[in-house]
Amino acid sequence: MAAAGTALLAADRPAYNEDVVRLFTIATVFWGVVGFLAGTFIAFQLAYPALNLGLEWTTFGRLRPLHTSAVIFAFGGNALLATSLYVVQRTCRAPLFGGPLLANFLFWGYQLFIVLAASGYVMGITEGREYAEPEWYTDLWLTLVWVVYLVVFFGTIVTRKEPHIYVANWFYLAFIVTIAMLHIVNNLSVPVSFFGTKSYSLFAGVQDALTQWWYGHNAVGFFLTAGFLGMMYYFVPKQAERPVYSYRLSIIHFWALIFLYIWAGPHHLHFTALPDWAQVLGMTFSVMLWMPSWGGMINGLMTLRGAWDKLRYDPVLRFLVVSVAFYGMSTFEGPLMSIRQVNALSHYTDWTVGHVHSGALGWVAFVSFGAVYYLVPRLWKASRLYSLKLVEWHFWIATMGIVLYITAMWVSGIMQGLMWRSYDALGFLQFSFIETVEAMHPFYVIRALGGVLFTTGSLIMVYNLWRTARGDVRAEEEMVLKPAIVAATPAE
Ligand code: HEM
Ligand code: HEM
Ligand SMILES: [Cu+2]
Repeated sequence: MAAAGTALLAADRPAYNEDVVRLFTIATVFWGVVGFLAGTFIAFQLAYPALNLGLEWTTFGRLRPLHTSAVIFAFGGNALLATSLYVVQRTCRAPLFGGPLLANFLFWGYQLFIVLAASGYVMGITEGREYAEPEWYTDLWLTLVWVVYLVVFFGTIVTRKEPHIYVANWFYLAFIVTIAMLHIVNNLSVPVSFFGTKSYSLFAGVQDALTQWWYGHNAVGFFLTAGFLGMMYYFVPKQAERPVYSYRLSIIHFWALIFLYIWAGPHHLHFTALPDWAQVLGMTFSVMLWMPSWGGMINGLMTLRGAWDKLRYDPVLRFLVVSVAFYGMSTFEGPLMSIRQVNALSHYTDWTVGHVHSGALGWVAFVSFGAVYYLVPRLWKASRLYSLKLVEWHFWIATMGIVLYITAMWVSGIMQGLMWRSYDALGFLQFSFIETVEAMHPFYVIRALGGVLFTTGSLIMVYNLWRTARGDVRAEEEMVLKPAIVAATPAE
């Protein structure tokens, strides 16, 4: 059946635009390495403050947003663009709407946005809104680029040859539309002058705080979650060669996720000037969010039923499956941390940073690595990846890096929280702030080493992908001869 189906499809396959997908894939890998290097560097800065180098451009305060934007928008964003544009063409059996012109504008426009944002941070140009630091002129440019993205993506869906809209496209579309809305509202601001870079937010006080965390939380929900779930729904079934476990579940958890996420932002503002009822609302929706999140995890993991044996010899599938497991873990931890009594301990501590990176490294980065390993041999028409052994090395080194990172942050975060709230017999605070900072030092060193491992893994990936694109194949009999691997080499 598979052979006949493939032959039929090949006969009337439209001229897909793979050039732009190739460009976005290269950008994903490039910015990934930049972002991981920046993360590792700022991790060392926290352990060894001398690394601030005494220069304003290299202080932690300027390099931190460089890291977060590089990994979220440059690495994650390019990964979402690459995969969404690949997936929408295949599942709609239609070439990209707007042709190569719009697609190329999208690519270069997005890279320009990244460069404008990053260069601004280093020079100290910032709105100071977390995950939305770029100033007004960069925001306007991104708005234009994003509208083009929506036109290209939605236009392709409208002109599809396939009657059904595959569920991955629903997730990608929710990501594109919601990010547009969040970006515009959160960045409403008044520039101080036409030719200056400075602007002031349209909101003030607690309204501004709520707007920022409505944005920040839903950037997690729609950028780092919905978009990557779209990725999961295409690449996990493809690599496992199994249909999605439950299509019905995918639709139900899609709508539940979309509806619930948007209300949960106030969990970032527990114990602040935000009214109590709003905090409790945020907490309640966060706890409910556990269910649709796990709906997605279960659907991803159960797609492997009957194919679990493939995990033994397919390291690419292992990246994808472990990413889904991390997704499950961080979406269990999140609702837990959103409970006010738990948040009273975790808020402002490294526990939050650990939570962030179990989602960011374990879920976002791993599912992207899986997708990139799937895409590169197909996009560069190689018979297979250069080396599965190297994928295996990447997998284990990166996994060790994540484990070091998040366990160090759990210990450090909970210790920090407990030290802040311990009183002596006379009712005085037992520790000064600087004592808590000193106590965190060993864990900062461990976290930085975790970063070194994670980055090393990504460099192994770069080498492997580069050799793959050149068409090289490493002799690895043991792994190549396994039937499932042969079947997983590109047929299209
Ligand atoms: C080599 C890997 C990485 C290392 C060593 C690293 C390190 C760091 C460090 C040291 C911070 C600052 C923490 C603080 O202020 O106390 C940070 C923040 C952050 N990183 Fe990473 N990072 C890495 C990868 C990533 C990736 C892949 C993502 C996202 C896809 C990511 C997303 C973030 C976010 C969102 C924050 C802000 C967290 C918060 O405000 O709570 N990081 N990272
Ligand atoms: C059901 C899902 C989730 C819930 C309910 C949730 C909840 C939370 C809570 C309560 C905090 C701490 C807020 C604070 O004390 O300041 C937090 C922080 C954070 N979470 Fe999650 N989380 C979820 C999933 C995820 C996932 C999957 C990711 C990443 C891919 C993620 C990324 C982040 C980031 C970046 C922050 C730090 C924001 C900041 O302070 O800069 N979360 N989350
Ligand atoms: Cu949140």
